[in-house]
Amino acid sequence: MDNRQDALAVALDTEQRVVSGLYGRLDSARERAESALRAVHARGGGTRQAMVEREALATSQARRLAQLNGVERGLCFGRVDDRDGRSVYVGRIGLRDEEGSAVLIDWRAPAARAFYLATATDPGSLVRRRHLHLRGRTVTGLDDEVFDLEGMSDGERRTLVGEAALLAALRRGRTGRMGDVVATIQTEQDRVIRASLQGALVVQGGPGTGKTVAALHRAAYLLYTHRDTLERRGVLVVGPNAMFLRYIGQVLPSLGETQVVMATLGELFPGVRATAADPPAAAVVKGDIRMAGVVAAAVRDRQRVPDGELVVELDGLRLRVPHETCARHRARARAVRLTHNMARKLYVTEMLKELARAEARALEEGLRLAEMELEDPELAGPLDLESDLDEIDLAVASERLWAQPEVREALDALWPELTPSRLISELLSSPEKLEALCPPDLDWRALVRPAGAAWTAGDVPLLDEAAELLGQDDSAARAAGRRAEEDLRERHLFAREVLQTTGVLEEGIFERADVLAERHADDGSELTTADRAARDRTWAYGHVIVDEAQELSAMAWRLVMRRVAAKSLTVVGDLAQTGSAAGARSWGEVLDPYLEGRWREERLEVNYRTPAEIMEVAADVLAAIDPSLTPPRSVRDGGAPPRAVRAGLADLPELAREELAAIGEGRVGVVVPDALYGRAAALFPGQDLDAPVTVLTVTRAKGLEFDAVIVADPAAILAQSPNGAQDLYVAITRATRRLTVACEGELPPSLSRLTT
Ligand SMILES: Nc1ncnc2c1ncn2[C@@H]1O[C@H](COP(=O)(O)OP(=O)(O)OP(=O)(O)O)[C@@H](O)[C@H]1O
Repeated sequence: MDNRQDALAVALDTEQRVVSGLYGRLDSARERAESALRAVHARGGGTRQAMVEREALATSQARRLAQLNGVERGLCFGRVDDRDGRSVYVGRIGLRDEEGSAVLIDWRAPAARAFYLATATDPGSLVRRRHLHLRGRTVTGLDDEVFDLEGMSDGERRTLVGEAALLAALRRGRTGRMGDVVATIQTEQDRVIRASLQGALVVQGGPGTGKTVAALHRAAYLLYTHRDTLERRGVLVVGPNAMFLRYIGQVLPSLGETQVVMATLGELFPGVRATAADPPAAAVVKGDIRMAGVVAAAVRDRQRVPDGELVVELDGLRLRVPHETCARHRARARAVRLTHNMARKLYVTEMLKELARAEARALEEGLRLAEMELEDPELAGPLDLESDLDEIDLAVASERLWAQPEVREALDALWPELTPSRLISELLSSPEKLEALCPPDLDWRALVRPAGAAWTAGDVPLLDEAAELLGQDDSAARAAGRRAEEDLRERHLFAREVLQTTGVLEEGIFERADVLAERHADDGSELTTADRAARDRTWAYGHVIVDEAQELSAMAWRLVMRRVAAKSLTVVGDLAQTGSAAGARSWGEVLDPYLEGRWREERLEVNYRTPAEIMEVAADVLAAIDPSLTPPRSVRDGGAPPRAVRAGLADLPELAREELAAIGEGRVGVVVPDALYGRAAALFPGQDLDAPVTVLTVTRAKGLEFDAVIVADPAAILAQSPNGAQDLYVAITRATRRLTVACEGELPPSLSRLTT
């Protein structure tokens, strides 16, 4: 063994001892959490309230355990040494020794920042940054970046080995799930991750520049740094499709965060699951900001005045309310500016009084007729039942009338109680309504669909808009809310006591008593902030992250903005990858209506995914979209040259086999035009993200990556939508190592760099 290997073995040995010590601390923290959990369970008996509290605390403890278990892999990944000879270890969470001194610094803590910020030209006070590679709990390798060689001893210099940690991370085969990059966050990404919670941050960057990983690490960072605010209000991550959410689903748990709501736009209206897709023409119209006006008009359209007088036949009586009276009550109910369903209460109350008066008039009329028939002098004399009615009579009569189905039916026809789904589905299935309510230059025909059609993601902003305007009669809920507040105060005291007696509070681990106390519903089922937020349409999150944000329509932005408290959001996307015809062309265009220029932009310009050879092809496609756009710079090169092959649908399985053999370990993605998807997927049974081969449309491939990508029939991808060129750009930038374009005919001009 030469000197150098000797020194390395010593260094490995030293780090192993440190790392073993850290895992020892992790084990102790777990044991403490487990025993706290047992203590909670042991607090038997008590009232129902006490049981509910126990349940809440037990779930919180279980969550703490899940956090501790989530950080098992790669617990510690870095170390920095400064000029004063101090070393700090950086890891997924912070740990202390028995004396309370920090032995591992959480990567999100200010003290860890130097690990990410130091560069060769600006090392700050650091002399060395070291990456530790672990397999299980064993240190298997070290990578050093030395900023001040002079400041190191000879022995230390001899341990400077290994390839750059970043490249090592990038060379790994894809697993079908996104991994975290906490060990190798780059300086430009660190700026994004640690940006202030306040305001709106746009992260614009080309494919593979780490926008998604940076956004997810930002979620973890913000939760760590602003736990008080965010634990209560929650963080929402909006992704483009369910496949994407599954793909990124592991990142936050691996960083110890389990409390983030992840949803597609189609899932943001509780109670509705949008499963269908809109044709591009319908997507464009539904996403048009003028649809807000159409929905408002559709609501007003349901507040009617009868053509003539209102006539209700009741027990042989004809109750008549004049047209003008109906019009006056509608105008009054509209003037109060309440939501439709709340204003309905007012309208119905007034109209019931009118019907009571009408009933009195009808009775009077009947009596007068009877009198004439009987010619009974006893009954003679002036009768004025209507003006004899006082407020109490009116109230009693109103109540009686409201119980009559004929009355309800008549008033429902004039001002019905509406749900958002009823309003929108009736609107979209009625060409007459659409034509009447849409502005003349909005292509309403694109919207028409059969009644009962499945919901699409484009419907969700319309439903949300409708819910805002319709509102709910929430008086009962508000009374319950006042009772719940009282309850909460009591629970708060109880929770604090429980936290203190179990010692959790001292450990300062996670919960605050008030957060814990708030955490369950009155029905006794324990709900986390994430659970409560996900089921409440009006929930305002503490922070919202929108990934692939270029895909959101103007209407979708209205919905997102309603979900963000104080407009604290991170918008992540690439305008060159906009696939939806209703998507964004500029960030200002979509954000300024809400933020009036109060947003800032960070650009990510280094591509960590796609090798330079493939990016050269992508650059041609990008130039065809807009010659002024420049693709991101690839960190890697030297990959297999991208190729084109003459191949049709039937050849795809063979091609996929070739690619699998070429990459060894890893995944192959086959990206096909929408029209080919069904037939192509049938050629690869059982394919999913974790399968060796996955077949996808471009929409589903958004944000994902594969070791090898086969793009089938590029001409059809170009032709399938007005944004076909953007789709092709997305498709060919999914590869981390190999790209094959399969086509039977001519290659599109933008791919002419490829040779067949
Ligand atoms: N600092 C880093 N260290 C290691 N890997 C990284 C780093 N930054 C990004 N990567 C890797 O680069 C790949 C691309 O990252 P990501 O998917 O976040 O890019 P993106 O900008 O969202 O791309 P797209 O616009 O195509 O969706 C991922 O595999 C990610 O893990």
